[in-house]
Amino acid sequence: MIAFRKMNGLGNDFVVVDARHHAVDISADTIRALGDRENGVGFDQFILIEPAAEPADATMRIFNPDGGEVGACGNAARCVAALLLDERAMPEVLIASAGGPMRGWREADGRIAIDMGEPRFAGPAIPLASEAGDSWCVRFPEPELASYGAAACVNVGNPHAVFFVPDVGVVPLTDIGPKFENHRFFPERANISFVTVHGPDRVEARVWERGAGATLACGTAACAIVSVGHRAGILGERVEVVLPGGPLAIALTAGRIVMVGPYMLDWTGAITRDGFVRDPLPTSV
Ligand SMILES: N[C@@H](CCC[C@H](N)C(=O)O)C(=O)O
Repeated sequence: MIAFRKMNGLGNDFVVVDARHHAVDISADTIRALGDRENGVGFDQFILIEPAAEPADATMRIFNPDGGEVGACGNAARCVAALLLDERAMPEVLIASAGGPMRGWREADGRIAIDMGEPRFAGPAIPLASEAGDSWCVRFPEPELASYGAAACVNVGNPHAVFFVPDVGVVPLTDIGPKFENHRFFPERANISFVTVHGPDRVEARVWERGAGATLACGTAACAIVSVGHRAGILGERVEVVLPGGPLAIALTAGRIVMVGPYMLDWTGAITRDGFVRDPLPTSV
């Protein structure tokens, strides 16, 4: 039995397993089965909290429901930071991840802030294929894709492409999202955001997540949107990114991205040999 917490950040939902005291070896097949929303637990990402080398308090590993391990997840970082902050009387925590270290703390209103580090715009860092050109703004040759304009690309621990569109509500996300995600210009695939700007400090976005599909919110996408929007001169340094699941506050401070938003514990359970069970009693974080 492997105990887990079911958590979410703005509806972007996770199975979170604390593997700091007992190593957890889980296969991609098991993650895919557990991620199935019909027959498994259902989640947007599977999160493993593992021990970390000093000075980090823990390592966060992130798996998409397609079984692939990836570098960053903003919404899950807030959930993990909340768990770590709650278990010790410390003002902040440092979480190691494949995408880079993240510092987390609690704001006065209870939301969690995460310093997500610096955005990377160089082609090899995103990464972009060489045939995409040498700019962080990429145009696609296929007429259907070209109609969305240039993608502003960035890596914020994971790869993102952002399209600024007049009305995000009419974008056929489930049709066009996978075509961009799997485009040959993105050798590691990419998370795809469509954004409508309502002002320099407010945007509305919908995200097609790599390996997960359309989600209610994506923390790293919000960071990516503000990073590219600010670089392009469209957005300021403090922006509210409104996602289908709710708003995230993103600030750029001295070149670093700070994301502030909520987190929630939904229920607890355990992974069993045959699937999973829910804990009968409610618990708190
Ligand atoms: N939900 C996330 C991002 C999760 C990883 C992403 N799908 C990827 O493949 O990079 C977030 O809140 O940032």
